[in-house]
Formats: sequence, C-alpha cells, structure tokens
Amino acid sequence: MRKPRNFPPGPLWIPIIGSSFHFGKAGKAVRGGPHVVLEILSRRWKTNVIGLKFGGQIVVSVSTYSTIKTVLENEAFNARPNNFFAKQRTIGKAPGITFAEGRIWNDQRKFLTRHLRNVGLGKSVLEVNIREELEDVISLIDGKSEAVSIGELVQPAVVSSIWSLIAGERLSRTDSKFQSLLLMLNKRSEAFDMGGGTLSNYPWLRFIAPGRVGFTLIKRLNVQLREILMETIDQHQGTWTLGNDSDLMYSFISHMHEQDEGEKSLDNEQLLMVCLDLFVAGAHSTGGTLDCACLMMLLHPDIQSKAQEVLDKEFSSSHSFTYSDRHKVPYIQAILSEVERLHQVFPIAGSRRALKDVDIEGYTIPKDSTILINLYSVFMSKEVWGDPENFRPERFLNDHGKLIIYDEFVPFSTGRRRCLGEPLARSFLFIFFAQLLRRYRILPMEGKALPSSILRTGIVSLPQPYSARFVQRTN
Ligand code: HEM
Repeated sequence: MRKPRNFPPGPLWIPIIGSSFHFGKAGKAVRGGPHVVLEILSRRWKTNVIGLKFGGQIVVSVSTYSTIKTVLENEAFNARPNNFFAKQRTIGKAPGITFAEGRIWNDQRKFLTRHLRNVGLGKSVLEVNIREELEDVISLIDGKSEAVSIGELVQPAVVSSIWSLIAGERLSRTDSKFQSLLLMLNKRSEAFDMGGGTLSNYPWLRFIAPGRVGFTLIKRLNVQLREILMETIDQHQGTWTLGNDSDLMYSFISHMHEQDEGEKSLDNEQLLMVCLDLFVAGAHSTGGTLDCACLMMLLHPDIQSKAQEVLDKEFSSSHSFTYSDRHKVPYIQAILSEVERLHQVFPIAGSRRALKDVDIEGYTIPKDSTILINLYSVFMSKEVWGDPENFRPERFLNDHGKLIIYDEFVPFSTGRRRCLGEPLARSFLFIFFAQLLRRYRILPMEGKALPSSILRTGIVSLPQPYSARFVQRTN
C-alpha cells in the first residue's frame, strides 16, 4: 500500500509489515515503551504528527499539548479503533462504554456520569466504601511483620470498590467469586499485553499461533468473566423494583425500562460490557498509580518526611480521611500530581479513530486511521516543566503553597471523551495515600538494592514488583 496523499511524515513502509521494522529498530536504541519511541520519531522528523502503518492499520501519533488538545476536542476523533483488539475485548456484540460511539456512547456516557454522581462521587456512599477497603488493607499490613507488596494489596481494593459500586455488595477478599474476578482481570490484562498489539496488526496470527499471541487465553477468560458478571446481572434482574437505583446494575435496568419501544441497544449484554469496561479502565490504573506513589515515597525519604510533617500538623493520628481533606494539604495533592505526571499509567491515552478525513497541522489524516495520543510527550516537555525528568512535587505549588492547575496536566485526558472515572480515582488515591502516609513510614528492605522507578510498559504501565517495610509511626 502506498502512503496516502499528504500523509504525515514518518518511517518507511515495507510491504505487509508497514513501519514495524523501522519502529522496532528505533525502539532498540532507546530505553522505554512505544511512547518513548514515538517521541524520538517525532523529534527525528521534526513534527508533532507522525504517520505509521502497522500490519494493515494506518496509525498516526500526535504529540505536544496544543496538537493533542486540537485532536481531543475535534468530534471527528471521538471514536475508538475498530480493530481486532477492540473486537476481542468486547466479549460479545455490545460496545460497552469505552468502545461505544455515536448515539449509544452519548447515552451511556450521560447515564454513567449521572449514576456515578448520584451514588458515588462526592457522596458518603463512595467514601464509606473506600474506607472499608482501606481498613482491610491496613489490617493486612499490620498483620505482616516484614515485606509488604503494596501493589498486590491495593489493586484488589480498587476492584472491590468498583464491584461495590456496580453490584451494591461488598465481597470479602476470601470470597471465591472475588478471587476469580481478580485473577481473571489480572490474567486478561497480561494476555492483552502479550498479544493485544500483535493481534490488532496481524489478526491472522490467531490461526497460526493462537497460544503464543494470547488468543486462546483471551477467549477462555472472556467466557469465564462473562459467567461471573452474568450471574450477578441475572440476580439483579430478578430482584429489580421500580425506583431502586441503589447500584449501577439496578440503575441500568431502570434505564433499560425507560428505553423507547423497539430500541434494543440497552440489554444485559451491554450492561455486562459496561461493567467490564469500568474494571478494565479503573482497576490497574488506580492501583498502579497508588503503588507508584508509595514507591516514590520510598525512593525520596525527604519528600516523605515533609508529607508526614504536613499531615501531622493538620490531622490527628486517629483521623479518618475524607476526600474533602485534600484542600487542607495541597502538598499531598502536589505529590500525587507529580506521580501522575512523571509515572503515567497511560503514557498513550485511549486510542482514537478518525471518523472522516481530517487535516491536522497541514497533513491529511485518512478516515479510519488509528490515532495514538502521546501524553508522555506533554508530561516530559522541557518547555512546559523545565526539568521534567526530576520528581519535584513543588512544581505543582505556588509561592503561597497553593496548588497550581496546569492546562498541560492531563493524566485523565481532555475533551468530551476524557476519563469517566477521574473523581472516583482521585478520591481513592487521596484517601488511601494520605491515610497510609499518616500511619506508616515506608522504608526500603534492609540489605536489598532499592527498587527501580522505571515502569513496566503494557496496556497500563505499572511499577516493577517491589517490597517495602511499612513501619507504624508512633505519634
Ligand atoms: C489513576 C487512574 C486513572 C487514570 C490515569 C485514567 C486515565 C484515563 C485515560 C487517559 C482515558 C482515555 C480518555 C480518552 O480517550 O481521551 C480514560 C478513559 C476511561 N476511563 Fe479512566 N483513568 C483512571 C481511572 C479510572 C477509573 C477508576 C474508572 C472507573 C471505574 C475509569 C473509567 C474510564 C472509562 C469508562 C474510560 C472510557 C471513557 C469513554 O470512552 O468515554 N478510569 N481513563
């Protein structure tokens, strides 16, 4: 295939594999994931818009804040790629929320935003739920005499919080349903890391090496996840009564009853996919960010000490944190912001698809191209941050110690399709982080090398597994 007319510059296309060879070659020369390679290519070609082709897919990567904002605010980029990866993640035929578009996306987005506002965000229901999870994590840490792998403790807590919002019940960590859900979500994420990109670009590989590209595992996990979620959806269908919107499943069933005669888009399949999308989008991202925040405290003891001084000054040791406490401790918010900036769990924000031919910075992006939004380029911009490679929470504070809101700080993306769960993620991160730091000194393991701050790149970038000592503070 020849490059389309007025296509953005980028590496040479080779028959069948497109830019993969040159992309891979550029990748070998740098340390870091695809976002780093895209940034290098962008500099090499002196452009914010790079044109690529992976297998049969035309891909365009955009970098720098102004170009990214232009793309994210353009309705013509408000769809997601419709490739093999997208089809595999949908289990059945329903689009859910993350891969929905057009009228269904609009409806589901409005419905979910309203529901999350009503039952959760800013309401005590959500905070009670987060606090219960936190107490569980604290009891597990207190029960350990030595190494704590905080990532392994907090990720189940996020899954459990999301489950409570969805199904209105709290599952104990030892509950077999919860254990299966957690295991499957983790394995599914690993399987997509292993094969997601390859399968999207070369879907025919599933016939040749289904095991190696993760296809067999993805299929099996889809069936198992479906069973767990459908069982709970069926229970909700059986017990639903008019006016009971106490959890997301009931609320969705009410919404189903409201849909126009003959309208078929809202059904159990769609509810199943919405639930799965919330787990997939929210669990590893929120858990991974908190894990990173603890790691940064371990690696920067001076910053940890300052954070603890700030917390000790404002709150007693028996204080139970709420999200509104954040206003009293901007330094804690600054630390979390700096973690989100320097260690992005999504260095490439959710990919988009061009709904028509669109001109960006003088280049023509062909209809149906996949657009990669390289947030890494924004967060590592020298022009914006001066010293982007340093972990320096103070950059988020003004001379009066108040939080600075930067336009360029968009870890949850921007535009109409930005993250739906941001307030949930932010409440979770603040309450957990503040309470853990108020209670524990996070220390390295004695006699062991310090853990690395370089993240493992995958669909979500996460810290490499590490252990720390969580020593209870005395005051
Ligand atoms: C630190 C945690 C999180 C980060 C950094 C994050 C970041 C993002 C980003 C960058 C996107 C792509 C937006 C775009 O395409 O422009 C996204 C989408 C999304 N996120 Fe989050 N997210 C987090 C937590 C959560 C949580 C807790 C939930 C819900 C439980 C959630 C639900 C979603 C959904 C449903 C979408 C797709 C929205 C749509 O397509 O309309 N996220 N998130």
